[in-house]
Amino acid sequence: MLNTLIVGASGYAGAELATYLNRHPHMNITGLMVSAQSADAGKRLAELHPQLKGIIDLPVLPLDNVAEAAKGVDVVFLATAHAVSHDLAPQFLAAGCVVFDLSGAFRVRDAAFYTDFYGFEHQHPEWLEKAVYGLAEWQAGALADAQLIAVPGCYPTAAQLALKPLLDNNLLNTAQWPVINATSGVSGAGRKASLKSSVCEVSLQPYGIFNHRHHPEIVAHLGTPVIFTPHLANFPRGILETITCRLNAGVTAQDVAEAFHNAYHDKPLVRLYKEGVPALKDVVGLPFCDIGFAVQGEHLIVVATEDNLLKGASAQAVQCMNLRFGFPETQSLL
Ligand SMILES: NC(=O)C1=CN([C@@H]2O[C@H](COP(=O)(O)OP(=O)(O)OC[C@H]3O[C@@H](n4cnc5c(N)ncnc54)[C@H](OP(=O)(O)O)[C@@H]3O)[C@@H](O)[C@H]2O)C=CC1
Ligand SMILES: CC(=O)N[C@@H](CCC(=O)OP(=O)(O)O)C(=O)O
Repeated sequence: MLNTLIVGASGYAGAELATYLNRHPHMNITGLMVSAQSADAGKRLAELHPQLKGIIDLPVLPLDNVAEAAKGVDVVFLATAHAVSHDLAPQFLAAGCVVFDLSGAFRVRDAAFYTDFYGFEHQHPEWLEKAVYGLAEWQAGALADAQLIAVPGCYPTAAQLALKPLLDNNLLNTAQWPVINATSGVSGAGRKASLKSSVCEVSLQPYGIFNHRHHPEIVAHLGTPVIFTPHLANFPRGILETITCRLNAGVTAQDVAEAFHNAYHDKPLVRLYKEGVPALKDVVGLPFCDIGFAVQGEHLIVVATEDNLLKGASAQAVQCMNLRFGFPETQSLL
């Protein structure tokens, strides 16, 4: 059994992590942590997330001493804001824990990226260098001996799963940058109440045009320029990305299907559509990324869907943990 701590356990991603890890046969949850000043400290997780009543009977505790909290702990999941993870991860790593960070604090090996897009100066270049980017389907080898795993962003997960097989097989004419139009439900903004993410206030609107922090994350890891436009919609959870690309001359729908098949036929958490494209409702609450496509001449449209809190966050973190420790890839996820 591995002793595990979830930090940020009362948040949306943290509660999903708790659900998965609570039913994992090799994991023992030793603590559910919130900030030292949290108004929720001492409350039972099931009080905050009533769907967990009768399933998890643990309180959330204030994290006031990291060294103390890390004692006897093998694995830490950080479901905390970027700046919080940036400060906490090195402390848990120094205590010998394996850390899965769901934030963006260690995703891109470029310190300037953090000043430009996250509003803080990165203080831990050595960990930025060592962190393994946990796009699980593509990183099984590197995950095996990683101590710090940077779990990809929600939008970048779907975008990269959709585009990587096409780019790796040289099917795209990259002179026309892939155009990623992505729509997310409001849980993407976290649990803290805010007018900006209230379902009554939100209708459907693009945001972060040309400057969302997930744009450079996608470009850094795909190695090709893209246009990325996120949209916020008034449903609770899920992300749908419609990605428009240009194929190289002579590339057929069959070539596209083969590239996806070869990449994912043995990857249980990516589901490919042989016909048609996926809808959000078929993936919400599940740990999959679903991918479908259509071709007309040299034009390709790929549609990728996922639950932002699951394959876009907690499920991918647990999938990475399973790969890291040699457990079945979908253990506790399906
Ligand atoms: N929501 C999503 O769709 C996705 C989220 N992520 C990332 O996952 C992380 C968590 O996101 P999400 O669950 O939405 O966020 P929430 O806002 O829902 O939850 C944040 C959690 O962190 C706790 N917290 C805040 N400050 C501290 C601190 N200093 N020490 C310990 N705990 C603290 C909060 O509790 P309290 O304030 O009471 O202390 C709460 O439990 C973020 O980095 C986010 O970017 C990644 C992919 C998708
Ligand atoms: C709808 C919404 O607000 N989504 C968030 C992204 C989700 C998230 O938490 O970002 P990471 O994946 O980088 O951790 C945003 O646009 O900032």
